[in-house]
Amino acid sequence: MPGKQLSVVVTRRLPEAVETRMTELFNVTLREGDKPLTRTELAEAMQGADVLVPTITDPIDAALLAQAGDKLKLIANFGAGIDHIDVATARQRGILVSNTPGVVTEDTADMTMALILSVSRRIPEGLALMQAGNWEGWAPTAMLGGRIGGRRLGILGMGRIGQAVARRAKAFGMQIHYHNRKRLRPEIEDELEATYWESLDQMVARIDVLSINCPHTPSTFHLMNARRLKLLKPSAVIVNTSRGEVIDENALTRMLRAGEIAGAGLDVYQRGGEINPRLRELPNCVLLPHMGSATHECRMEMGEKVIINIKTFDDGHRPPDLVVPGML
Ligand SMILES: NC(=O)c1ccc[n+]([C@@H]2O[C@H](COP(=O)([O-])OP(=O)(O)OC[C@H]3O[C@@H](n4cnc5c(N)ncnc54)[C@H](O)[C@@H]3O)[C@@H](O)[C@H]2O)c1
Ligand SMILES: O=C(O)[C@H](O)CO
Repeated sequence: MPGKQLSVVVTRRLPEAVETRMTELFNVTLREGDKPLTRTELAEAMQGADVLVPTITDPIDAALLAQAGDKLKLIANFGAGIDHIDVATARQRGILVSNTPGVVTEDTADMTMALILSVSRRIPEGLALMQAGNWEGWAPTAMLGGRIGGRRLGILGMGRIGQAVARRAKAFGMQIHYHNRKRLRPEIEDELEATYWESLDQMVARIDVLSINCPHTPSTFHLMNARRLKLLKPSAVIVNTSRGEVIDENALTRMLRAGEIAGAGLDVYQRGGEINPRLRELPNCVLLPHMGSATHECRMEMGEKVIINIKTFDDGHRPPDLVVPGML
């Protein structure tokens, strides 16, 4: 089997069935533990492999790519977001990069909707009250949140996940507004009853809930900076299931503390796993540990996509999910 010759290094534990299939197809090195590799370990992995299968916990910058040597030909990322990989430098060095878009869409949109509901209807606060045994029974003015039906949802980044969020939010009676690099085709806009805003500032100033669904790129870094956050109504809620770097986290934290933004639901943070401790203290902030796409089904499908990308490459073709520099 020619594929068996291809050496593949996987940086994290993957679902068992995915690892088994990889073992059948490739000369694969799998992890026994599940801690992220250190930079030195990652450099070693990149030197010894034809194909590297990293995740978001493996920052692959120009310096690391420079040490990779000539063997490495494909970085088949396990994940849709590729902001942890210097794709342009990889390309210059003749290394292809692929990712796993599409299969993450519905689960991440579900989690976005869950965050919109959690923050607006104070679900974690209610749970905490019950778990602490402090509930004193129903009261007309207790635990009041905001109704989401009728509210204006602004989606920043109307791609796969953004559109899936719009479909859900529409079913909940929300009015859909969006800002995107490219305007949607008229038939999709009509189906979603979505209003396009060329100006992000103008959209931000008019909505009740903001959902961040664009990738993290040089052009989206701190797109929601202090100046733009200030345009939000004080009653607005902000939800982020894309990447933490799109929001100025310190400015957001200050404004949440000052009551200048009503609430936030965050699945992702500016420095990956490191969370601003002040965010943890805020009752109007629902924090999740980057679990937007964390379903058994999604992880299997992500694994299948990684395998298809590697196998297609090994068969001499372009991986179906090839990432081209600048395409995001
Ligand atoms: N929380 C999670 O677990 C999780 C899971 C999957 C993906 N993600 C993140 O979600 C992101 C989006 O995923 P997707 O599949 O919807 O991607 P996508 O490429 O389908 O959609 C992204 C959209 O953002 C738009 N965009 C890019 N730059 C922009 C800018 N400067 N201004 C306005 N719009 C801009 C693009 O035009 C595109 O329509 C991923 O890049 C990843 O970082 C997070
Ligand atoms: O982008 C994704 O697919 C998830 O955030 C994990 O990297």
